[in-house]
This record gives sequence, C-alpha cells and structure tokens, in this order.
Amino acid sequence: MTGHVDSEVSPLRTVLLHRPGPELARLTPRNNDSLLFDAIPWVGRAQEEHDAFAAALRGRGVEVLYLGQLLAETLAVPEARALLTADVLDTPRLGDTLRERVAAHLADLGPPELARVLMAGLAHEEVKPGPGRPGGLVYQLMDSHDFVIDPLPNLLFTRDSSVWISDRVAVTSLAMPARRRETTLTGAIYRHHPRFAGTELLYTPELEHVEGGDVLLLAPGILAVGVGERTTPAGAERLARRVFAAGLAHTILAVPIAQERATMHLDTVCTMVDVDAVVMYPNVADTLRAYLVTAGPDGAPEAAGPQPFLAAAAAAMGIDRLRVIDTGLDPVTAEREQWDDGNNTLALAPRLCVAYERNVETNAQLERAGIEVIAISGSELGSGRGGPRCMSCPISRTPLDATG
Ligand SMILES: NC(=O)NCCC[C@H](N)C(=O)O
Repeated sequence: MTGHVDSEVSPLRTVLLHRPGPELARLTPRNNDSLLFDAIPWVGRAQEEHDAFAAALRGRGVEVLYLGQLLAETLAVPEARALLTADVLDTPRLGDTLRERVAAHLADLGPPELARVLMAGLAHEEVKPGPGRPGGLVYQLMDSHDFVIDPLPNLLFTRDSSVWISDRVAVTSLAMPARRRETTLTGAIYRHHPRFAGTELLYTPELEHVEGGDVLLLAPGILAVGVGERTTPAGAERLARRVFAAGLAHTILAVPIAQERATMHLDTVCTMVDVDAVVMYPNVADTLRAYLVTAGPDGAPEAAGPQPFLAAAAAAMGIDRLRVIDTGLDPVTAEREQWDDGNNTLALAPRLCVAYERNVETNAQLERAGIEVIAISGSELGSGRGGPRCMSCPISRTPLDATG
C-alpha cells in the first residue's frame, strides 16, 4: 500500500512537504497579490524555518518526502516528462516561434533542472535566442522580467494540491489561476513515480473545484468539506459522489465558509487536535453550519440541513460533543491569531500538534487543554497565509485502531 490516511489525528507516518526555493524569489511587490502572497518573503530565512519544520517532524519519527525531489525523479520517466513539458508549452501566450524556442530550452535540461523550471518558472531573460534559435515577435515585445512559464510559489502549501482519503489520493482542482498548474505536478508524481505505483486517483484536476485545505477527515468514514472561496458546492458534491462510490466514507459535512481571504479554506478556521477536539476560531464556532451529505438509494449524494457544525460533527462521529479550543482569549487576539494561522495546526497524533510559535495565546490554550504543541517559527513561511497544516500533505497515518 503506498499511502493511507483515515483521520486528521492518527499518528503521522509519511508526509509530503515542499521546501521553498527559487519560486519564492520570483515574488515582487508587483506580482505578490496575484501570486497569493501578502508580503515578499526572505527566501533564505523561509528555507531555514521550513528545514526546522521538517526536522521537528523527523524528530517525531515522521518520514518527510519532498515534492521537488519526487518531481525530479518523476521527470526521469519519459512519459511524465513529455506530459509536463507539453503542458507548459500549451498556452496561446507564447505563439509558435517562442513556443519552439522554449521547447528547445526545456529539451536541453536534465530532470533536476527541468523540475526547477517547472516549479520556479522561466523568465524572458532566461531564454536566450541565438542563431537558428529565434524568439520571434512575442519574445521581442516581452519585458525581460515577464514570465514565459509562471512560477508556483504556493507549492509550499502541499495540503491543497492533493489529499489522501483512505488508500486513494485526490489530485484536486485548484480554484485560483496562480495555483492551477500545481496539480499537473502532483498528478504526474502520483501517476508516474515508482513510489506511488498502483495508487488509484480519487479525483482529478479537470473536475469541479476542490482544494485539500477544505477537506478534514474528522474520523474514519466521516469528512467535513469547506465550501467557500476555493471549494465550490459542485466540487463538494462531486467529491462526495466519488468518495461514496469508492466506499471511502459514509457521511460528509458540507460546511459553508465566508468567501474571504482570511477564511480561504476550512482549515484556516478549524483543525483537529484530538479524536474529539478542534482548535477553532471563536468568531465562527457558533455560527458555522453543516449540510449532512449521505448517499441516496442510487448512490447520488443527498443533503439535509443545515444544522450547527459542531453538533452535526459530534453526532456523525458518535461522540457527545466536539471539544473546542479557542484561538485566543479576546476577539482582537482571536482575529490576529486566526489571520496568522493559529487554527492551522498539523496533528502528529492525538493531543500532539505542530503550530506557529507566534500564536502565543492559542498555543497556551492548547497546552491548557492537554495538547502538546511543537512550536515552529513561521515569520517568512506565513507570508503566503498558511500554517503547518497547509504546508503538509499526510500520505500515511497509522490507523487509530491499530495503535492500541
Ligand atoms: N490550506 C490552506 O489554507 N492553504 C494556504 C494556501 C495559501 C496560498 N497563498 C493561497 O492563497 O492559496
């Protein structure tokens, strides 16, 4: 079995991360908004912070896989290389002459260099036309800093571009144009990397929008799916249909969330830290609603509700109540710490999570509630608006009933 994840808090065995690299160096004050960053990160410090995050995971026995390395290995497979190369060339923006020129440039690259270009993009000034290698009109009219291939700085947030549900992986359908190409990379890795041979894809990028940050595995067979800026109602329905057809879950809570940047995914307001506990933004705890989605007689998803999210989740999970640990004590602190991903914890096991150290109040609340917090710094990493959960895609967790 290549991967298996049955809940948010089962002991984490293998995780997919992306060590940020030259794609972050592409961010400027002119493009950071469209590339979904709120500031210009200091790349070297972001890498140090990320290395510390990875070390903290390894220190707890977690196997860390890196997307960049898997991609380079995947590009050694001719079919994957052909597919990913064709994908970046397939844009009307290039025109025929420049397309041929860029194709020749990419053909000269070995797998690690090509992986780097697919992640960091390619700027006009990095494509050198020459005798017999013209750039053409398009090349001449471009600014030297324009991108011939757009960079993918949000690869850092591996949570969103794929999500494992039981032993299948959903390669998601990302909503924002700046992120769409990410899933061509994750899709190629899962299809062609030998490590994932035999893995069945539960979802593919051409389907309705679903992002991994919206998918919470509340317990085996029970999912919560945020519906908002990134995951559409149609995406939630399609995922439900596929999950039911594959027998991976029997209940899905579809949870509408405000279509705002601060709440772009469900995991920005709520993550699980124990089998019966969440850390949650208090400003939404009482207002969040859920539609209960189950399979009708013909297998098609049927929705009932809405009802209060916390009560619906507890009922679906067969527990009296879902304990709620607040982000901060007062509304202003809560708002600040929610913005800085205080709710976005990564559970390594029940009552053990990774969180940004800056969210002092929230982390103290977690500790008071008996949750051990491994605090990491994220001053640079957080500039893309994502915390430890966003930066990690669990591939394998030990099922809770196997842990004794
Ligand atoms: N699950 C998450 O909340 N991921 C964070 C994604 C941040 C990224 N800059 C984005 O806007 O998509």
